[in-house]
Amino acid sequence: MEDKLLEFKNISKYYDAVKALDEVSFAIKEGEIVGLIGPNGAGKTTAIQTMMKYITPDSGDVYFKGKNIKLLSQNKLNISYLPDEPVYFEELTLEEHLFFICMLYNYTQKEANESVNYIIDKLELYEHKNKLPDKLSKGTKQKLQIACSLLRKFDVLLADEPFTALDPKQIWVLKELFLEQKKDNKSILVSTHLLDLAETFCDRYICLNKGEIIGHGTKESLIRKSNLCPGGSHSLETVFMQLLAQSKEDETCTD
Ligand SMILES: Nc1ncnc2c1ncn2[C@@H]1O[C@H](COP(=O)(O)OP(=O)(O)OP(=O)(O)O)[C@@H](O)[C@H]1O
Repeated sequence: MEDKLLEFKNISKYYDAVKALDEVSFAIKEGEIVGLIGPNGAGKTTAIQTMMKYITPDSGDVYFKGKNIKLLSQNKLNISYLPDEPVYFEELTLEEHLFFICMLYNYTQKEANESVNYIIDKLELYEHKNKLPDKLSKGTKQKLQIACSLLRKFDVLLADEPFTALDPKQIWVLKELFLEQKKDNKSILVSTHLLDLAETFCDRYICLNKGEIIGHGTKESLIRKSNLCPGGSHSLETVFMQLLAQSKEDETCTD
């Protein structure tokens, strides 16, 4: 059994002189939730879109279940994508979007009804189900994206800033939905700036800064990598800030 479900191997991507990713390698295993964390411009979206084959790296390869994704068509990649910007069909209502996804993924009518009703109920979308996207608030558009990404049948969900625009209750609901997926042995890579939240549901973290990995692993292993006291009760935010500071010191030393 291939332990690594999705593997990112020595990926580099430059936009002219801008280094978006530099020899980045990491893997995601079955049934884990991995937090992709880093400041603005760290390379998180570039990494996610490379896994989706939307961006072609300058060098390196991505493997899905041991196969190079270059050799796999989109429909063989059981990867769902929750983009940071809403994407929708202007002429379909919210509910029509959801049934459309069910049709694409060959749900039976019964499965489709149950799944759509479940997600509408969870995300409190009932009063909006007959609206067109341009009549939805920013947060409700985001919930539509979330619902679509969860209805797709996937092994890995790549979620780019999924909590942005959600109210506190819905942030909690989305976290619960992610944990339900994990119980079904699905994997999730979630990019977020909400570190207090991430540490309540992520198993591991990949910390990026300026296109480079500055730490990866569980919070405990990040604490070991940072020079913080191992026994102390450090928040993920403290640990991440320490790793960032160390990476800046390293940069200064090599200048
Ligand atoms: N299409 C593009 N053309 C030029 N530069 C780009 C392009 N897309 C991204 N970049 C640059 O690549 C770097 C990584 O960007 P990316 O969007 O991957 O970061 P991010 O970690 O997702 O940031 P944020 O948290 O702000 O969303 C940044 O310096 C960004 O300015």
